[in-house]
Amino acid sequence: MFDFFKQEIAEALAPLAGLDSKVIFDAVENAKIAAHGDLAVAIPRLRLKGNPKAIAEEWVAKFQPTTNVLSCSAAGPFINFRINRPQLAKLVLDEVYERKETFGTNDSNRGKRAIVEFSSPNIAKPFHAGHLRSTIIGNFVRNALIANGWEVIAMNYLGDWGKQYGLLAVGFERYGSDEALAADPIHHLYEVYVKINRDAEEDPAIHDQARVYFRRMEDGDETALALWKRFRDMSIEKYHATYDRLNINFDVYSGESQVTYGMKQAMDLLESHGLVEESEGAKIIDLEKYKMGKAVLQKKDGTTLYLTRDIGAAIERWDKYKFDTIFYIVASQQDLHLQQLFKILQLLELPYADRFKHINFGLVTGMSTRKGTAVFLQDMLEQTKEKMHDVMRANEDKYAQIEDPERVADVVGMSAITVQDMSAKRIRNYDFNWQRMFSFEGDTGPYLQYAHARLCSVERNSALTVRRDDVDLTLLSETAAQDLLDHIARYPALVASLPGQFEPVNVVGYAFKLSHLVSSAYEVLRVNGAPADVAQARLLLYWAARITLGNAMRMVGLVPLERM
Ligand SMILES: NC(=[NH2+])NCCC[C@H](N)C(=O)O
Repeated sequence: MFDFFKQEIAEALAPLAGLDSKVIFDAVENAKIAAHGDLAVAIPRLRLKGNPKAIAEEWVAKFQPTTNVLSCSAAGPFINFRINRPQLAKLVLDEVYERKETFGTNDSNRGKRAIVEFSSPNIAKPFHAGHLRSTIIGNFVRNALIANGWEVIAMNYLGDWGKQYGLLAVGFERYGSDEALAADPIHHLYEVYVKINRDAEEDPAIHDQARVYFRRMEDGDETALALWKRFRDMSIEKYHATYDRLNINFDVYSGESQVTYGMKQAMDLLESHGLVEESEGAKIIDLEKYKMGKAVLQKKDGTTLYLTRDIGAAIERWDKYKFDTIFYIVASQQDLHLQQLFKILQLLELPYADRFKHINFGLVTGMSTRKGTAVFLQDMLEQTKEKMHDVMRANEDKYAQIEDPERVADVVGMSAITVQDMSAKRIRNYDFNWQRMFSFEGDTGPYLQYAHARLCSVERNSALTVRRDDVDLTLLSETAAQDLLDHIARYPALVASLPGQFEPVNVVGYAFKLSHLVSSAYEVLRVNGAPADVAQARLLLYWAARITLGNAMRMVGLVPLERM
């Protein structure tokens, strides 16, 4: 949005500097102190000969004002510029008015395709905090890419294969119940899994049975596979419901079990590149040279491993989707695993090997429930909703006005979890804190929802309707209005900056700042009671803030509420 003004500044300075306007354009930044100007150029950034301070003064003396860049002044090695504020207001508000829900997005990556692999829980094991983070962050990565014009395939890569499924089958013969499975597959399978693991500690022969069972699965034995397939299908169905609740959906449910020819192809390639070594009957790859240790590719009974399946999956994904980039949203505990995977793809000289990216994140601590250590997503969402519902009930008057309190509690609860997760850089560990997460004060999910709902109420409570035609934007002259406009104007640049770092905290931080600016504006910029033309201009400004806040919230996966 500021580009328009930057361009004029660049063109005005180019002849004075004897530089290409492009070089100057890149050096224009936001002025550090608002009282000094709107935009600024730091002369040292241009790397010219001579004294920056003298240059600044010389150029200021020669500068010819334009319709959009009104004046400038030198401050040490800086030149500060004043821009035509009503013109900025017009550009911003026209754009928001025209684009609404798409305001901020761009199509600069049109034609590029990405796969975002995220969530990826393991069937029959708890969906733990790591999976929750992968789900929330992965959904954001997907949205950020789409907002920059990418075509995105959202993929869930289920942990649905491996010796532990042999163990689970053996356990099911002892402890399984079809009824319990149908009623609640995720809890029941976990229960069976825990029991059989306990048994196996006493009786190691169970592990042999499990190995034999898994061997049968790998050999394609129909009976062995039928049971496993039931577990898988029922679990996916349950996951579906939970993801719906989180407002997340996947284009593809793949999984370790779905990898087929890619593994054989990978093993052949590894062999022909001389990368495979024998070690006590197993096949391994030595990556010590790269400080990545040694990795097992095939066990001595011939069965595959997590890593082997990932190599095979990578090859098959390429064959099927021909992506420009693939993002793996996986906890930093698996940094080594992904380094090994990506290194192996390079060593195989696959021409697409540089298209693989790992987006990692830190641990969550303190997230155990009353029942024990394992936290199931479903349970956690229930608990969150109940707690949120309690908080809401505390305010009886307000509570009475909410149409569907259950749903609102659920949505606000999700926002609480999401925002807590995104309150610091991805890589940071954080402590799961129920208290802080639900607070309406401070930078929390409920606060953002409240800010959005309040903006909606400004529109509801005004007798006017939002319009753009014949609105006098010069009436938005107060500092509070200008600060708000500036911040709205920065949203498109924020969106454009997301790919690369993929830090959701940048969007959440933006949304908080926007909410704070709106809240300061309420104190000085009233709509009701102001003269009609002023009220109309302010209403448009609040409306634009509401659209932008909603867009930022959706970017991080929140569902903006109109009332709460
Ligand atoms: N391609 C991958 N390895 N993705 C990550 C899968 C995560 C794995 N299912 C786990 O829970 O640990």
